[in-house]
Amino acid sequence: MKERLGISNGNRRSYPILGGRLHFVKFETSKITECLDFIYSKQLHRGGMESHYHNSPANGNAIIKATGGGAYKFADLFKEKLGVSLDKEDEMDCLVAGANFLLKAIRHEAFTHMEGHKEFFQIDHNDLFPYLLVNIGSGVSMIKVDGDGKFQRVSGTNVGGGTYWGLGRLLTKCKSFDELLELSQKGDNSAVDMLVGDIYGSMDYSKIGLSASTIASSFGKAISENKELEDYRPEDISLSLLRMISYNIGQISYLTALQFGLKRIFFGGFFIRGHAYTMDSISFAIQFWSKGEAQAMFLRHEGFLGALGAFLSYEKHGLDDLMAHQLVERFPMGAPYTGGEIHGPPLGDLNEKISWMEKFVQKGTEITAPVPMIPPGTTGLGGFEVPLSKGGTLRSDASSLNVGVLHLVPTLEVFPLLADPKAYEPNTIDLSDHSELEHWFTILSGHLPDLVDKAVASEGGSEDAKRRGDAFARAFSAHLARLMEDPAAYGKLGLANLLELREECLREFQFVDAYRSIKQRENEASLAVLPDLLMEIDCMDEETRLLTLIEGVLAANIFDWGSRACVDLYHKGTIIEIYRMSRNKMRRPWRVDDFDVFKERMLGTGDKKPPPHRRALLFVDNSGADIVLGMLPLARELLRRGTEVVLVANSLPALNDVTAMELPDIVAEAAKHCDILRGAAEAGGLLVDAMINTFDGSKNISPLVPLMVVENGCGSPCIDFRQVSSELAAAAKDADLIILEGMGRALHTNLNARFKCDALKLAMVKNQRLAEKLVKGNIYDCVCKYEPAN
Ligand SMILES: CC(C)(COP(=O)(O)O)[C@@H](O)C(=O)NCCC(=O)O
Ligand SMILES: [Mn+2]
Repeated sequence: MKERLGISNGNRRSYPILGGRLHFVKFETSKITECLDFIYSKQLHRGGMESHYHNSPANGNAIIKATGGGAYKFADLFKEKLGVSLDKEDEMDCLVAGANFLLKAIRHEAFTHMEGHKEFFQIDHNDLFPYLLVNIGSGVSMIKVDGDGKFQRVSGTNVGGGTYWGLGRLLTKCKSFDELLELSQKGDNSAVDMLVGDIYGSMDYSKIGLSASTIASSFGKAISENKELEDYRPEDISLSLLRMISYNIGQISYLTALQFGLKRIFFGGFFIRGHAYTMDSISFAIQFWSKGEAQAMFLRHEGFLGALGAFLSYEKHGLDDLMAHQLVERFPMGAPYTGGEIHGPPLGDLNEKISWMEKFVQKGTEITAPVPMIPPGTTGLGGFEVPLSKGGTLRSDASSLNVGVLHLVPTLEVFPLLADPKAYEPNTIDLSDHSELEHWFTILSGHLPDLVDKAVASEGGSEDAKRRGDAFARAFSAHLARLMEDPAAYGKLGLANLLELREECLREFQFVDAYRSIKQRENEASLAVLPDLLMEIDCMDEETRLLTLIEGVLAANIFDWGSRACVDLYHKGTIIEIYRMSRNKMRRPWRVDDFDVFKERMLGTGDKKPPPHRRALLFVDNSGADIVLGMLPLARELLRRGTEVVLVANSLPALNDVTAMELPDIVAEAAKHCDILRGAAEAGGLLVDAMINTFDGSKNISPLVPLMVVENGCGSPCIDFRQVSSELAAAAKDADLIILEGMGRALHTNLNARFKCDALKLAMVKNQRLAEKLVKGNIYDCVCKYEPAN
């Protein structure tokens, strides 16, 4: 089958990249002992607890790449405590290598932050250079980056994070940098700063474009008042300092960018810490001085540039040309939860994770509970207003950036039939619209108890399964709460991400397939009525048959255990009764109805018979009636017409979706009743033993038209065509028709996607709000959208 699909290792590198995971964890320098304990407890210096090195004696020769001052300062400590040598890499080299890697390989790594609003950007990596990298640590480095390994430190300033923290500590007596930052959120800098209005009697100095609230002189008020340090609020001092330093860095960065003709300025380093106000201040300064010509961009992994660069300096790991489609970011619980910060002890196994989840949610409701949303905007139009005080209502780390675990999956590829991969956006529903997020939040929260029941039952209902189910529910609720609080916390958020997060969270608590028995039951019931359906279909003329088949797909898509309304329906009848009811209700025109155009392409008009498609990729959806009575009969029709069919199914379970692993058995069962399916399945290598009994008497079938199955690389009810399995990418090369079926694949994602070949999108809309929003219709309306190749 691989040969037939044209899968080869032709353009692969000579040594394999095996994949792996990148975790991002941060420790303050002062907590180096905790860092060493963490490394030791997880045996990271010996390849990790899961590694086969686990039982091997301490490896005295282990080398850890490191950069920055700490690589020198702590070299002896690492040797003494862990027996490892630190291999020191140049800091600038590492910063640039880290930034280049992030910007090229991680989707939506960069974002702008204006007036409290984050917007993610996809940087075209062919159009990345040159840019200015501003790394704000204790001091500030400004680096002009022209390419990989090509850079020059062109400027810098000694007024940086260290200045803010040093002065702040002296002036406010704060005990930590984060405390100082938090304080600034409750501050009013006009108590300390001299504003234009203070000089011009509350008036703007409009002639030169300065509003009354513009800071004329940072800390300037302190010179004219007879006050001592104790007379100023620490909050106001902290804010004044933060603005002074952020504006100064922003201004110097802009002038440097101007000097070298650079349009893009990326900021990194641990000064920013995802702190909304800091980012707003820097953005404002850039915007103000460039008159809107230049934009400040921030990086989600801002604090890890050096560490990443150091890691990348290991030779021959093959990561240099890694692309965004090979990296998948996951947000497991118990891994760094917020901004790479460890909450709680390092977790060894699932049991520890569950115990931690139990404690975490008990004690940490303030960490995870949704907090009142504050309207966006921290600086105000002029950028010099008092920020909205977030301190009282929002927990201190709420605005921190979340970085997940990066999974490197070298086999993932961009789907080759995407018409414009750069413009492709899988999500139809944008969850940055808060009312939309609230709606889906309510839906997914509402589904949770039922899902937990199914998941626990799928594991035999044992005590262990109940505990895991409980931990899953807590974990998923915590994710939802976090995202309600800050929808951009995990990067750009679409509905597909939420649905996938739920599946990933189930897997994290070792629920392999929550709907296993439901899927089996529905498959069996549907296979039992398949012969009758095929007989009925075979008595029809070509045109009626095609319509009946499409109707059948739409009707059978009602079996969706992810839809509240549908699940309620299933209590009202057997599978077959519901299937019949659904078919009987099929009335054209459907809400979106391109059937006639599709029919013309398939059957032609008058005497003109168009050639059949060469190969069709059928992206199948649910188990039971959906696959057996809907998609398989449609596949059979295509095969009958001489089109090769590839059934594309999930690699991992998601709700009641059929998986690629399950399909061969279903096809084999169906093939017992059908010569066409049998011959095609044999030709496609799906049936190992030829079946002797045939029932439907279809004749003259070319055994050369194969029916195949490939996995799509996903474990979600949706599909993101930027990251599919290499098998699917290979199968797509000869395909000239794709059929996307179901709400997840054809509506939530890909409704607006354009393909290089003919595309048919078929789904029943099983949610009232979605029906209203997408097709101005009602629940159970159907979509049959046909888009011929240009
Ligand atoms: C998860 C789903 C996309 C799966 O639908 P499918 O792709 O199987 O047609 C869908 O069930 C869904 O959007 N459910 C949530 C909406 C609801 O309960 O109304
Ligand atoms: Mn589904």
